[in-house]
Amino acid sequence: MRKVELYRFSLPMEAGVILRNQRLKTRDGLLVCLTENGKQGWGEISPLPEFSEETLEEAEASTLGWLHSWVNGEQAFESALPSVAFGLSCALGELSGFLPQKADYRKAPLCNGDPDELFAVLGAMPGEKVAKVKVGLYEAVRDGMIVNLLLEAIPDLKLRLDANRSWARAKADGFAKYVQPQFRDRIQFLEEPCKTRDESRDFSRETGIAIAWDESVREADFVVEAEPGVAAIVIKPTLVGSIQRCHMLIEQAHKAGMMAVISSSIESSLGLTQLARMAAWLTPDTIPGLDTLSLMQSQLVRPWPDSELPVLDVDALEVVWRR
Ligand SMILES: O=C(O)CCC(=O)c1ccccc1C(=O)O
Ligand SMILES: [Mg+2]
Repeated sequence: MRKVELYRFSLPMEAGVILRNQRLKTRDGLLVCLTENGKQGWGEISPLPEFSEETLEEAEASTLGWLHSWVNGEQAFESALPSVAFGLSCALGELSGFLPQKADYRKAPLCNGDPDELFAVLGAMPGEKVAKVKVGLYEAVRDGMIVNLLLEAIPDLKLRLDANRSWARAKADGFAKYVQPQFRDRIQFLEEPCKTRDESRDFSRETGIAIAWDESVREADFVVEAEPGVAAIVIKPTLVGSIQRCHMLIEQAHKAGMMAVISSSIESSLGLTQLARMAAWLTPDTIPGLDTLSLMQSQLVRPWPDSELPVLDVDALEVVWRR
């Protein structure tokens, strides 16, 4: 006997979380719970505004279609919508046990501009020290200075930088010029420095700074291949698709000698803990990019260890469909 429950959630965000062109006031999405043979599997489906191609309404319609088939015991197809494919694969992964319990709760702390905040966090970080700094939001000179400051102050620190395709080549070169040459190999990678892949490749070739693909991974013509200067691919499962699809990309990256970094699309604590489990399983040697819980004012159903945010219980959620 199969049972399904579909819930809708809306979690308040911290003030001032901006995604590309809009302020994100609440993080909205769906939780699905599948039951079979006394076992349960949960999944989160939360398309990210400005990043996902699908809307929440479209995701809900696709999810309902899938749930109808599944609960009637029919062969369940994989949704073409990445957020739906991801959430449903998590629920199935918990039901069948293919998504292991063991999680990697390490996260590369995110720095949005104030290096002082980062010092405290990094001081307390055990083991490998890796942080992620968003660049390209202010002047390239300032970005370069922050990178120098952090790498100089913390000798065992490595940095991941993310420019989100914001620089023209000249601006990117401006940034590189300010980073002291002896620090460049402690930049693990710089995500998508330039507007096009070719410009980013040229940037890496000329500056010796390693780069990573993030936005590119989601483009139709993307193939994982070893290239000089490309150190990593970033995988955001809510934007990429099912666990199986993510697994395939990660294997291709590892075969090509690249890192694969499982990263957040600002999922709730429920989705984030599942990403931490995927990371422990599929990328055990790489710290995942999951430092986004503190952008929210509340957790959802399952807590992240050591987070002090209140946890919203499933009973408080609106039921969309139950069978
Ligand atoms: O990758 C991380 O460490 C955190 C996640 C992150 O930066 C992010 C989260 C949501 C949307 C876009 C991005 C991004 O990589 O720019
Ligand atoms: Mg990025």
